[in-house]
Amino acid sequence: MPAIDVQLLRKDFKVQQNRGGLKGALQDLFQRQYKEVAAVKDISFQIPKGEICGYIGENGAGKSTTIKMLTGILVPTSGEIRVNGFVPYKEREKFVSGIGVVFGQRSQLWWDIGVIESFQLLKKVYRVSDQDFKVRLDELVQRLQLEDILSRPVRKLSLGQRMRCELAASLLHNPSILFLDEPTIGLDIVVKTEIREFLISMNQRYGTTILLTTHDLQDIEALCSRVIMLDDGRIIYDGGLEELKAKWGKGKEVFLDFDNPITLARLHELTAGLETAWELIDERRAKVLIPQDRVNISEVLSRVVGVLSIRDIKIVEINTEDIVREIYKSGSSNSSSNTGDNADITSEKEEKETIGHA
Ligand SMILES: Nc1ncnc2c1ncn2[C@@H]1O[C@H](COP(=O)(O)OP(=O)(O)OP(=O)(O)O)[C@@H](O)[C@H]1O
Repeated sequence: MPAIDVQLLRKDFKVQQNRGGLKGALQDLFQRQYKEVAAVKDISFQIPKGEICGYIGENGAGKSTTIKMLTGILVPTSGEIRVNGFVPYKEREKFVSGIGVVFGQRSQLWWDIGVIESFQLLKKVYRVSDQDFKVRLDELVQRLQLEDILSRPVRKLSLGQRMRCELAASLLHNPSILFLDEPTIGLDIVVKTEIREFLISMNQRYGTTILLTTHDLQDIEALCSRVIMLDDGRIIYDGGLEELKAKWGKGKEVFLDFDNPITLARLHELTAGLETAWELIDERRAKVLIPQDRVNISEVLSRVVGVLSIRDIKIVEINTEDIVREIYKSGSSNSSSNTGDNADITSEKEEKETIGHA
C-alpha cells in the first residue's frame, strides 16, 4: 500500500463575482453571482512509503489546495485520496495520529505560552503516552537543538527557532508521513541547511515519508529523489530530479579565458561541425553553450584547448532553476498564472555555478 494514493483528485472553488459600478454593487447585494475556479484538476499520483517527494509549481498552481485535501482540511470536489490507507476528511482521529503537518506560514504552536507547554498540549491532543513522549521529546530536543528555547514563549522566538519547534511539534506523535508546506521560507541559509539535514536524518532513521512544497529549489536538490510539478492545477512532470534535468536541461556552459585576444570566427572554425553556441564576453573571454545530449563536452574542449593558450576554464551546469523555468515556460504557455517574470531567478544563477577546471 502506498503512503499516499491520489486518484483523479479535483477541487473547484466557488468564487463570488463582483459586478462593476453602483448598479452592479446593488445587484450583487440582492443576487450574488458566483463562478467556479478549478484549483486542482483531476490529478493522480502515488507516493511509496519512505519517499521524500517535492511538490512544486508556480504561485497559484494548486499546491496548497492539494496539501489541504491530503491533510483533511479541505474536502475534494471529486476523486479519491488514501493517506496511510485512510480517507483524510473521514476517520479524523485515526488519520491525524499518523501524519504531521508544518505550514511554514502558519503556526501550530500557542503564541503566548512556553514551547514545552505547547508540546504538552499536543501530547494530549495526540494521546501520546508519557513514556513515548519523553523518548521522542529528548530526541527532538537534541537533534533540533531546542534545549535553550523550550521554556520561551513562541512569540519571543526567531523565525528559525520557531520553525525548529514547529518541526518538533509535528513529529511528537511519531507520524509516518510528514507534510511540509514551505518549511524553509524566510530562513537564513544556516537554518535551512540544519532543517534539511534534520529531515534527511528523520527519513533515514524512521523511513518517514515526506511530501514537501517549496519555492526553494535548493530544498528539492538537497532532499527529494522525486519531483511532482504542478501547473495550473495539472501535473506536468512526475519523476526523478536527475531525469528532470536530463529531459529538460539544455547542457553545460563553458567559460574560457584566453591568454591572447580571440575572435568568434576563430572559435567557430575550431569547433566546425559541432553544435555549439559561442559568445564573446570581451576580447580575451568567451562562453560556449554545449547541448549535453548532442555534443560531447570534451570534444569541444580538446579542439580549443589543444590549439589556443588558455588561462582558465569554468564549466557551469545549467542548474535546476533554469530547467524549471524552462518547464514553466513550456508547460504553462496556456496558463493565465504564468507571469514570465523570472528576473530574480536569473540573477541567482551565476552564484550557484559549479566550477570545474579542465
Ligand atoms: N479558499 C479558496 N477560495 C477560492 N479560491 C481559492 C481558494 N484557495 C485557493 N484558491 C485558488 O485556487 C488556485 C490554487 O491555489 P493554491 O493556494 O492551491 O496554489 P499554490 O500552488 O499553493 O500557490 P502558492 O505557491 O502561492 O501558495 C488559485 O487560483 C487560488 O486563487
